[in-house]
Amino acid sequence: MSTRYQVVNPYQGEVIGEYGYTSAEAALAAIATLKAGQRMAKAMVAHERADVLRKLAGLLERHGETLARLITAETGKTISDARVELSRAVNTTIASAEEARQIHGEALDSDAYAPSRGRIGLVCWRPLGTVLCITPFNFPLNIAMHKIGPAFAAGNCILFKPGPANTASARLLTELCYQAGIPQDVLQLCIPSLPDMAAIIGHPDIDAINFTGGTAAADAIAAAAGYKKLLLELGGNDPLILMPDGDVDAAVEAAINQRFATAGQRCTAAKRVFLHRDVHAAFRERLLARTRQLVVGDPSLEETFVGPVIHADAAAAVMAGIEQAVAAGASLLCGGKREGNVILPTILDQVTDQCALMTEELFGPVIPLAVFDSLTELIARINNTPYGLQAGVFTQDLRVIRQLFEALDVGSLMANDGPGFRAEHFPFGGVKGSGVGREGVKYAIREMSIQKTLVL
Ligand SMILES: NC(=O)c1ccc[n+]([C@@H]2O[C@H](COP(=O)([O-])OP(=O)(O)OC[C@H]3O[C@@H](n4cnc5c(N)ncnc54)[C@H](O)[C@@H]3O)[C@@H](O)[C@H]2O)c1
Ligand SMILES: O=CCS(=O)(=O)O
Repeated sequence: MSTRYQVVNPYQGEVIGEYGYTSAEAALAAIATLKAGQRMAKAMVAHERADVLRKLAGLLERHGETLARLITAETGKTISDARVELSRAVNTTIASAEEARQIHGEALDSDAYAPSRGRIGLVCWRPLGTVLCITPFNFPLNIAMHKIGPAFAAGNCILFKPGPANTASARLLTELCYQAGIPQDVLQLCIPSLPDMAAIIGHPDIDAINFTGGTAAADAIAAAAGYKKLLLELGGNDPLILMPDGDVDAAVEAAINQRFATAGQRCTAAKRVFLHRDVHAAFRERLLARTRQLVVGDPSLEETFVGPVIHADAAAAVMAGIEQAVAAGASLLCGGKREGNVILPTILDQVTDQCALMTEELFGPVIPLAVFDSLTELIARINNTPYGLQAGVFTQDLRVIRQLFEALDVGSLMANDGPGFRAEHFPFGGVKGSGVGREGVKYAIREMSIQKTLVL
């Protein structure tokens, strides 16, 4: 395997960077540095960690445009979507700063049960040690901060492993972390080649793995990790549901913003749209009209709404999903064409549940429409997927919301919004193949900590 790699702009196709993988020796040296740095990390008290994170938030704001343009160049995310990511990353970092001051446990009374012994149990949160934070291509800043921020807030050391495509933005983020006051002995960046990752994951001085990405990588990580703490944020096949009394225009806007924005490359994208038969035609016509208004193409232009997907293989996979659905009888209402790595926003109608793009995760700007008649039928069809991340339902009927909340295999249900809603401080994560554990700043802090009890 080559020791070097290139980063290619997904839209223009030119090489924007060439780098060397972090060698296995350098990765081991970074792990040793972090092991030694754990003493320094523990010595930083809560208000010091909070102040560093608050300063980092200010640096992210100050360098936001530079970081956004790096993200656009390396991932093809539109500049407007990249700026949204930066504002989200600032929120994540501010929330990490504030939660760093709130890591409190509880005091327990031993005499809650006989015999009386008069002891008090002080349950405290303490850092795990060194956390290997592995991040995906699609949100290189905000997902990195959802790991670095809470891990540092909890008092851990961090080995940060971004995707190779994100080398430039990851290097700048790491430098800003140092400028903010995170010591180099507490945060190290590494980008090894994949064959070297198993030894890093299994290293005894890596205490936990905080991973966001796809199932195949998660399987390999879990196999290499053994009995370590794993926090896995994986794929999604999230539904958007429109009931007969739902707001059609609001549902259309959610579908546009949560499936065509970021070229559909979000774990929480509205990857399946289930329409009650009574509102199918109205939704379809309004979605078509809005889709035809979208600007598609160069992600560096302010007006562009749909840019390219991350690379040619990803584009080919999306086109294969579209072609398979059409071959199975779906109607192609618009799109279905590829120009380089740009997939024209695509709407498919009457898509059968057996199509791959209804049961698996498709990472592209494709909206399959499916019609249902009853809640019982709907629930069974939505749960028929290996994933269970988020769902969104448009209805005014609280009984329907409650019934779906209890019946759907998801981590979160959004009422009158799409599945792509996310607040950085809310618990985030799924069930089944969508992962293990919860991010969302306060929850990630506790996932990357242990409870240590002092009995007095
Ligand atoms: N649940 C979430 O919060 C969330 C958020 C964003 C993306 N995702 C998921 O991530 C996927 C898209 O991102 P991607 O293409 O970057 O995912 P990916 O799994 O290909 O890569 C993710 C990260 O894991 C690394 N990696 C890959 N194979 C590995 C291995 N064997 N050992 C160790 N590390 C390995 C990659 O280098 C990268 O840094 C989609 O499935 C998407 O749903 C989930
Ligand atoms: O890919 C999913 C990340 S987020 O946009 O839902 O936070």
